[in-house]
Amino acid sequence: MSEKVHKLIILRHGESQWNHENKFCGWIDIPLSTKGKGEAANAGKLIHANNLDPDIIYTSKLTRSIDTGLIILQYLNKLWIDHIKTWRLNERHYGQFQGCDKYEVFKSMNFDKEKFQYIRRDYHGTPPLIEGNDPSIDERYNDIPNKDILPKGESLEMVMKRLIPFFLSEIVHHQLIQLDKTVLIVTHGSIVRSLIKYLNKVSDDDISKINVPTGVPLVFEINDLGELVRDYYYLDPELAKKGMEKVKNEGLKKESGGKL
Ligand SMILES: O=C(O)[C@@H](CO)OP(=O)(O)O
Repeated sequence: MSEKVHKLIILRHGESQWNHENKFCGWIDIPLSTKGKGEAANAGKLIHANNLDPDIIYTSKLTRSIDTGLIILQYLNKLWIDHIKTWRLNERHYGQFQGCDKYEVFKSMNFDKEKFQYIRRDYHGTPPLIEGNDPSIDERYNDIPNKDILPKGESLEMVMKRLIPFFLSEIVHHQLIQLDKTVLIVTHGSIVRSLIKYLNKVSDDDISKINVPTGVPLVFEINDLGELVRDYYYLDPELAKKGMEKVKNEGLKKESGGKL
């Protein structure tokens, strides 16, 4: 008997205004840029062209992920499907770097590329934590009784601790396997990296080389045991490759990005 294959479609939101301006974003709620909205529509087109048909959508609590999801659903004519928003799919909290220009941070590290990329991409790299009041924690998190569980700055390792148990029980075992739903997750770069690391068993060292483009859906095919049955794939590999290169080099040059 052939094994059942469950499809999980996942993508990083379209370009945000601060991706465009080259600033660390994290949990700050920055909207999509004009280009980002176009990328979201293109993601809808790719999902449709590949005959993928999501039954439920998960996004983070941040507008850039929610908006990307809604643009995709609008394209698919499926705005009516269930939509779950959770902080567990939020971007990595960038601590005191949130709102800072990436090049200025690089400069403050005396242009030490290794140090800068360590914070951005190493599994253990942690930004300086926020001390005291965190302006990125607002009323959208009021439903969380114990605010102490919310981060003040995270490494990828910390992101995986708050993400993977939720991902496995709620998304993989409940939605994909038990209910046999096709799930669409619209989220952020560090969350996509975490899921690639977990499902593809990428080592702590190798994950630093993986960058995620904005707005290009990738697909995980998963069996009833929650394991990958084939390597994950981007729906537009060429576009993904270009996007990865761009993300990898962010902050290393002074960009001319600015208001749209
Ligand atoms: O600013 C951020 O929150 C992230 C993603 O946009 O940046 P980086 O890719 O440098 O980790």
